[in-house]
Amino acid sequence: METRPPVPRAILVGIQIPGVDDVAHAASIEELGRLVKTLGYEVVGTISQKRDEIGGGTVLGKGRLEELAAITGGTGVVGSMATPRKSKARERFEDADEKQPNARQTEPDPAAAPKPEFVIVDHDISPSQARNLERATGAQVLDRTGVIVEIFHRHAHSREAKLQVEMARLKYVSPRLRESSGGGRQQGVGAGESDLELDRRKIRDRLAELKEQLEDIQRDNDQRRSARRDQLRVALVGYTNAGKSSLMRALTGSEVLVADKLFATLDTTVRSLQPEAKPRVLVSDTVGFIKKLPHDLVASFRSTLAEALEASLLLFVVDASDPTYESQLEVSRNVLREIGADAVPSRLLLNKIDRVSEADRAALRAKHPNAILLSAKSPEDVTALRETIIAFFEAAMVEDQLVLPYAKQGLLNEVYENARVLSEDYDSTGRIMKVRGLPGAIARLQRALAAS
Ligand SMILES: Nc1nc2c(ncn2[C@@H]2O[C@H](COP(=O)(O)OP(=O)(O)OP(=O)(O)O)[C@@H](O)[C@H]2O)c(=O)[nH]1
Ligand SMILES: [Mg+2]
Repeated sequence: METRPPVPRAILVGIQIPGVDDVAHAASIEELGRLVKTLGYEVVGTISQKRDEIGGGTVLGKGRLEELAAITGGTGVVGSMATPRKSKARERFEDADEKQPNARQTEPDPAAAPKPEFVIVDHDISPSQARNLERATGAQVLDRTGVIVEIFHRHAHSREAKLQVEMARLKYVSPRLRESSGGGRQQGVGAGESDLELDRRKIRDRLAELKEQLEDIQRDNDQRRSARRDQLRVALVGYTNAGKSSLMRALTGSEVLVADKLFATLDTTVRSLQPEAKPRVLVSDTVGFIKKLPHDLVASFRSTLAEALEASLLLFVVDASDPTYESQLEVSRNVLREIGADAVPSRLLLNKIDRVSEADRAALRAKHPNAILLSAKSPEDVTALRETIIAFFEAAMVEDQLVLPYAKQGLLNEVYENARVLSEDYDSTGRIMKVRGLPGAIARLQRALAAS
């Protein structure tokens, strides 16, 4: 008995517009292929075409569309009034109760030759372009945003990430609901709501509910963050698959997930640097960036990354062995700018250097003189990085004296957590401590000691 559902096959479609060179175009398609594989689909081919814009009713020109339809078994023309097969992906998106995101049942199709059931477009396309493509190809059509939203949906673990992703998903689905139900106004539906209006109202209500729940969580998070405000914090940020979680593991000895797939990490994790520094340094691992990131997901990054935004130092991780690392760097910079993190001091980490030839390393050094070249897999490199982090904080620290009255010994722990105690003395007023720490942390301790 066959119990495993067959792996869905997908064909990729990419348009190369003026200004995008061959290398960038090929890299974008390759990345889409990896995204699609992360969803569990098999990529069986690519149709790519040079065009002036990603426009037109069907994205592709007539000839290429026919070529695509020949592969998928469609008619190649949009004109047919036959209702397209409803997209499984779309059904999943519409399935608001979130039952089984991973279950993937492909229709039993016994007689069929293995034709790709999915057409996946490497750009954001309008709902009507998707519908036209579905009509012409007979396949289910997803665009880049749809793929990314779906991956986020499957990988979200924390309650906050789940709520954010559900929001992004509903916003993605809502306009497509309208179009897929025949487009525009529902004529002749007398009094009362049509199914479509009902669905859209449900979505609106659900969005309002999600927004409220998220605000609650974010208020809690803000409180927790403000309690950590003056701690020594670094955040690993950068393009997806650059090696952030690998560095997190190496720096903190934690067991965060490392995987050779895109968007392995969706939640921010915070752990302390190991062996522990004094005062303790907290390291955050964060969600990765990707090009053409859907806008609603950028918004959700903003809150997931709020943690990182409060770091004193961003470790900006790049996969230096990737031929398109420059554009990955640019995408990451843009997202950071968009979420307001560009003001935080940062160090560029050119990671996976073990995969880079000596000649290319020299070129990287010349191009990025301030960057740190390293491999997350090299213990020496990780030790050196740890020292760089500690040196960064040391440079910002100041020395001061705290007087801890005998009546306030309860604050001792707080002193030890937020500063390094250099020496201790006692006199009639209390415990006198020479300490070293960040100016903000010391000022806060002084205030706590002065308060009655
Ligand atoms: N050769 C080599 N591989 C590395 C290095 N750093 C990470 N990798 C590999 O790159 C892949 C991605 O690593 P992760 O640490 O999961 O990357 P990430 O930046 O956390 O990725 P996302 O969470 O998906 O954004 C894994 O297969 C790692 O083993 C390195 O320095 N050298
Ligand atoms: Mg990760």
